[in-house]
Amino acid sequence: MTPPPGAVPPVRHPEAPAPGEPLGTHYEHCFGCGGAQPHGLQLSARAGAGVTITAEFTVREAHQGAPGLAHGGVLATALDETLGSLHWLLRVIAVTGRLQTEFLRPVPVGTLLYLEAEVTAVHRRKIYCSATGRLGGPDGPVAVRADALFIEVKVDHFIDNGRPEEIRAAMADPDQVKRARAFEVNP
Ligand SMILES: CCCCCCCC(=O)SCCNC(=O)CCNC(=O)[C@H](O)C(C)(C)COP(=O)(O)OP(=O)(O)OC[C@H]1O[C@@H](n2cnc3c(N)ncnc32)[C@H](O)[C@@H]1OP(=O)(O)O
Repeated sequence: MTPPPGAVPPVRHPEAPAPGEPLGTHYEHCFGCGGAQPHGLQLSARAGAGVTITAEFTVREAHQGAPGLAHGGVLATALDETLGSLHWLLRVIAVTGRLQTEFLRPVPVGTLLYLEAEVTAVHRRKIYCSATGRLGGPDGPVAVRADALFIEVKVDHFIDNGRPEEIRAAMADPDQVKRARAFEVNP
């Protein structure tokens, strides 16, 4: 998870969404951010300054692991989704190669988890990034954090590996923007 010698700082793409701009869902069936997933996280992310993102997700009953508490895997999903959204700012397609999570405090149902993520370094196709999730808002205590390594891929990664039904449906979407977003950022 430590960037190797020769890694460089990330460069924000000149056409990246402006700081404060909501990113919207990249794919409506995404478990992390899609509106068509009733039990999904429905996480909403916004572009930040530089190569940073903020996001919010409210823990619901469907997300429990222990009574009244969020499942750790759901919290890891929230971190993964927020980290994945960073690639909108680099304008590259990338998938999670490694995700190392730390769970510091339990997260009760009903909690708003406020997430912040940043790309720290880039080395060839490898993108190093980290994220934190705070209870209640930007000033709340840190409950979860993650370091991650994303690997840049071509769009063929999804087209070649995704189940044909969903690939066909996404490609047939009459909304050109939705069609592009389904593939240009990882589902
Ligand atoms: C807005 C969007 C939000 C979305 C959030 C959700 C994001 C996700 O969850 S994506 C889904 C989960 N991830 C996946 O399914 C990925 C599955 N893995 C794969 O497809 C492949 O292993 C893949 C593409 C990551 C790498 O394969 P490949 O393209 O052959 O890479 P390869 O040539 O071996 O490696 C490239 C470099 O990355 C490194 N690397 C690759 N995988 C890893 C890994 N897991 N850990 C560490 N390093 C790795 C290699 O060492 C190599 O480094 P170097 O350039 O220094 O030699």
